[in-house]
Formats: sequence, structure tokens, C-alpha cells
Amino acid sequence: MILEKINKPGDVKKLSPIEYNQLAEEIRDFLINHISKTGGHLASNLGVVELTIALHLAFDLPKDKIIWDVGHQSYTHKILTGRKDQFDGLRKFGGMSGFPKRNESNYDAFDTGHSSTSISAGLGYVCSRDCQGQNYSVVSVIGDGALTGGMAYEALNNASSLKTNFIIVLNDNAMSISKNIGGVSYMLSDIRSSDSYIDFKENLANSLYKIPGGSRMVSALKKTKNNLKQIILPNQLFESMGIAYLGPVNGHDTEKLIKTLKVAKRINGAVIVHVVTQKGRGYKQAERNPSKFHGIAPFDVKTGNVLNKPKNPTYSSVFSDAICRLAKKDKKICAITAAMPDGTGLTKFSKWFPDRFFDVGIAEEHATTFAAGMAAGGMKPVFAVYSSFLQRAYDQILHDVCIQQLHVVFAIDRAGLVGADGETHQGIFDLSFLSSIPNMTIFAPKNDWELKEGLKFALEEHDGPIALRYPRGEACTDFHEFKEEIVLAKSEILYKEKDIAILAVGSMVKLGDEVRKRLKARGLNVSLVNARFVKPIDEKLILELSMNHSLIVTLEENVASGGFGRAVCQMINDTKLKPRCLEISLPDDYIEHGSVDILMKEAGIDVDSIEERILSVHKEI
Ligand SMILES: Cc1ncc(C[n+]2csc(CCOP(=O)(O)OP(=O)(O)O)c2C)c(N)n1
Ligand SMILES: CC(=O)[C@@H](O)[C@H](O)COP(=O)(O)O
Ligand SMILES: [Mg+2]
Repeated sequence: MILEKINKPGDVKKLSPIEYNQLAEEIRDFLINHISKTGGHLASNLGVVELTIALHLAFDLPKDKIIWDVGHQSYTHKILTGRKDQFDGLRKFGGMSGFPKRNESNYDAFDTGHSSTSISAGLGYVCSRDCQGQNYSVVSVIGDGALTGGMAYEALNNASSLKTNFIIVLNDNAMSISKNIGGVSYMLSDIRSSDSYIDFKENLANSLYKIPGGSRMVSALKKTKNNLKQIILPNQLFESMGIAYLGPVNGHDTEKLIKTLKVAKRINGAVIVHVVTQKGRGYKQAERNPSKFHGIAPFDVKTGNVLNKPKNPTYSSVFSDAICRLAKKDKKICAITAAMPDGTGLTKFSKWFPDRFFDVGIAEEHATTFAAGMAAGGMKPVFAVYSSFLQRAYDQILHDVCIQQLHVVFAIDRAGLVGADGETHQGIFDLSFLSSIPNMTIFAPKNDWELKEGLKFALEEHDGPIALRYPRGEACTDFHEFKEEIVLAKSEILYKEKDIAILAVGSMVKLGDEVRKRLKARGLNVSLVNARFVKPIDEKLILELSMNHSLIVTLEENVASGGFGRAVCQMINDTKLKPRCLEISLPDDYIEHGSVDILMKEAGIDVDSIEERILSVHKEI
């Protein structure tokens, strides 16, 4: 076993070239076996095994820096940097992260998780290096999907004038999570399938002549006897920007990759190395269905079937059915995704209404302003997006949607803790950042029925910007006996008592009800309110509750600052009645990876902790 020789960083450099292929195969087996047990990002990692080995052989880490875009493909890098033994705890609480983390290893040069940041971060490293007269290589590894994100172009534009070396490896597997789409993907596909390939040395020469010192390198290359069959095709887009281009290179040929990376190292300026890989390579199920195995829960290796399928429909699938039903009746309804049709539940919509479906690439900022334009033009756009990715579009929501009061519906999935993806992906800020924007309305459904009704309300009754936020995973199917009509800024009272009132937001209604039952068993009278609207809050009801309750408790899956509880308590503190107010929310902090149950318990948002907190405050009243 060659993988047994890989224990410490740098061990890969002790192998002989004939061992590289065997190592790649063993890493693939290791990844398939481990991820089948822990879950994780399988397909992307299987695609970059040789590329990662080549990068580790061509560069000198940690002096040289590799920046992994998104970072979901960094598992082989983790194996080669002494973290093989930590894979049993991958993405688990207290275990190894699924993304690069500077505080996990000094071989991780930059923390990532959100897409299209690697070229900016890499260029920052390059300029920092040059300002300080240091000497090391910087390599940003970006996927073809991530190259659909606007930040990548802002960075390329900036990098084009660079006079010192900066390597951008474009890992092109023709896939985002789903099939990659749009002009960039067409361009890459043209390059990959072009039959006008020219000889490696000739084309490389074209690239090199343009850069300082290039002609010397060309003469050196011309003298080599080594007839590399690799093809290098000058590329219009990058080269006309002043960025050298090498490729396309077979991303599963370690030795060719090493040779090309070594050439790239000698270029004075930014250079793109276009590497073609296969997502899911080496595991038939993932090769056939790379989207399914992009991020996968524990599965059976033989069949590829996920082991613990959710029993109830997820919120994403409830949303999926609801939007399709509404769009059947109303031809103005259209749906937008930023490269996440599967995750957000828009795949069915894309098949039923292809003319009204828009996958804009990994471009949340553009998606938001695009939605604003569609609304201004008379359509009813629904932008379905994960909470943490919407953080990107703060200014577009404010500047393009809300100032003009445009009727854009934000269907915010993965709102609240998402678990294993960790701090970059927790959707715990949306209530705060959306609440601060004038003209925005925020609605959080307590269960599946209310998500359907909420969407209907947002599209048929409401006019203006509105966000519906719901969590990852199975939808709550309780509380079907409570179906009060949705009215703007009105909460729903589930149990009316006196003494303590719990006001819960969305998914927290279920938890609030469990706490209510516990407190009732102790002889306390507890009202339970489904807040529904986080903005505007139901001021009238909060005032009423303040008059006949001695303690108001707010419950939300969002950070404390700027959240629902803060707004309610502020309002209560402004009244003369002043009942005690207890805000139960997530801490104002980044929350690491782990199961949602563990993370909630850690944050004191589980039935036992909430009961204890309420009892302790109630005792003081
Ligand atoms: C801002 C942002 N939006 C969406 C995502 C979700 N996401 C994670 S990976 C991915 C696809 C990336 O495709 P690519 O860069 O080609 O990598 P591959 O998995 O194909 O190697 C997407 C859309 C994200 N991480 N960040
Ligand atoms: C890396 C990334 O951003 C996505 O792949 C994310 O991990 C998807 O998470 P879900 O499983 O919640 O769709
Ligand atoms: Mg890709």
C-alpha cells in the first residue's frame, strides 16, 4: 500500500514517479470508503486526485500557497498534509472541517467555503509577497463552476497587469453542482472539444513570447527532446486580457500536470493552467451522476444509495411543489437559481417551465439585480437561494430591489444552522441583515402548510420585496390544526394563556411547543405564538401580550444582534408595562461544523436548556 507511506506533509515527494498512479487509486478508495460513512463532497474530490498530487510535487508547501476555491475539493490536499487519520471525524463536531481552515493546518493558506474568491485571495497573497520582497509561488485552484462568479472576473481584471508570477489552475470538469451553464461554460467546452489543437511547443511559444524572458524559455523548450503530446491552445479571452494561458491539460496525467505547472511557474505574470478533469472519477456511481455525489450523506458503496433518507418531504421539496402549482396558474411567475437547482428544489420547475427558469451561474449578486429587472419589467421573480450565499447580495437587495420596492420573492433555504458544512454555510445572519433593510418583509413558516401558504401570499397578496426563510432538511408536519389566514404583520396565536408567552420564529415553533408542554407540566401557564412575520413585527399583539404576561420569551435560529428577539425586546422596553424579556437566539459568533442537534445544544437552544433558562428568569420575577 503506497498510501501507508503518506503520513506527514511532504511524504508524497519521497515516492517515485511509477508510484503516482497507484497512489491516486488508493486515495480514491480511501475517499469512497470514508465519505460513504461520514458523508461529504465526494465527486469533486475524486476528480482532483492527480491534480492535487501534481501540485504537491511541483510546489514546496507550506512556503508556496495553494488556495482552493470553495474548498470542497481539498480532501486529497488534507491527506497529503498529514490529516489522513482525521477522516473518521470529517465534518463532525470537534472533528476535521470539510473545507480548508488556516487554524486546522498551516498548509491551508486561505479559508474558503463560498465560491469564486480564490483568485482575489491569491492575488492578494502575490501582492503581499511582492511588497515584502518575498519569494514563493501562489496557486489559486478554481473550478469551471466557480469561474461563473463575478468576483473571479474582478480579480482577473486586476491580475492582468501583474508582472510577477501568479498561477491560476482552472479545474474544468464541465460541472458546477449541476451541469455548468452559460457563456463561460460554452467557451470552455469549445476549447476542450476543438480539433484545431496545435503542437504543445508551438502554442506554448506563442504564450511565452508575450512575456518578459519568454523568448529565452522558448529556445530552451525548442531544444528539449521531450516530445510532449500535450496540447496548448492559446485562448482569446484570457490572452487578450494579458493573462497567459496553458492548456488544456489532461488532469488525470500526473506527470504532464507537473511539467505544465513547472512551465507556469516561470511565467512573469498571471497564467491560467486549464486542466480538464472528470468529476466523480473512479467511482462508477459518481461518474454517472456527479450531481448526486457532489455533496452526499452516508451511502452504500455498492448501490450508491443514501442510507438514511428523510421520512418527510424537505422544505426544499415542499417549496418545489408549491412554486410549480402557483406557476401553472400564473404565467408571470418565474424562478431564478444561482447554480443550485437541485439544492433549492427548482429542478422540477426547470422541467415544467423551461422558459421561465433561469440558472444564472454562481452569481447571487447578479441573480438579485436580474430579479429586480424582471420585476420592474412586470414578471414575478422568485429567487431561491441558500441563506449564507444570499449574504453576497446585500447591496443588490438594498439598492436594486428594496429602494424601488420591487416585487421580488426571496425563497431562502438553509436558513438557520446547516450542520456539517460549518461556519461558512450556517444561515444564521439573514434575519439580521434583511431586517435592517427598509421595505423588506420577512416571513418564516412554522410547517410545510405554512410555507405553501406563505409563498402564495408572497406571490398573490403581497406587492414588494419579501423573503420567506426556512431551514435545511425535513419540513415540520405538525400543527396542521392551526391554519389561520396569513395577514401581513400578523402573528398566529397557537395557545393563549397568561404568565409566560413564547414567541417563536418559523422552525422554532416546534421547539417552543415542547418547552410549553414541559412548563405546563410544572403548573405554569404558557402562551405560544407563531411569529410568522419577523419584519414588520406584530406590534399590536406584542403590546397585548406585554399587558397580561410577566415574561416574554423569543425563540429564533439566528444570531442575537439585529434579530427578531432584539426587535421585540426593544419594543417591550419602550413600553411602560415592562414585562421581563428573554431573548433566546444563537450567539453573535461563527458556528463550527457538527450535527445541528449538537450545535443547538451547545448554543443552549434545546428543550432542557430553554426550560432551565425560562425557569431561572421566572423565579426572579
Ligand atoms: C457563493 C456560493 N454560491 C453557491 C455555492 C454552492 N456551491 C458549492 S460548490 C458549487 C459548484 C462549484 O463548481 P466548480 O467550481 O466547478 O467545482 P467542482 O465541484 O465542479 O469541482 C456550488 C454552486 C457556494 N459554495 N458559494
Ligand atoms: C460546497 C457547497 O457550498 C455546497 O456543496 C453545499 O455543501 C451544499 O449543501 P447542501 O447539502 O445543504 O445542499
Ligand atoms: Mg466544475
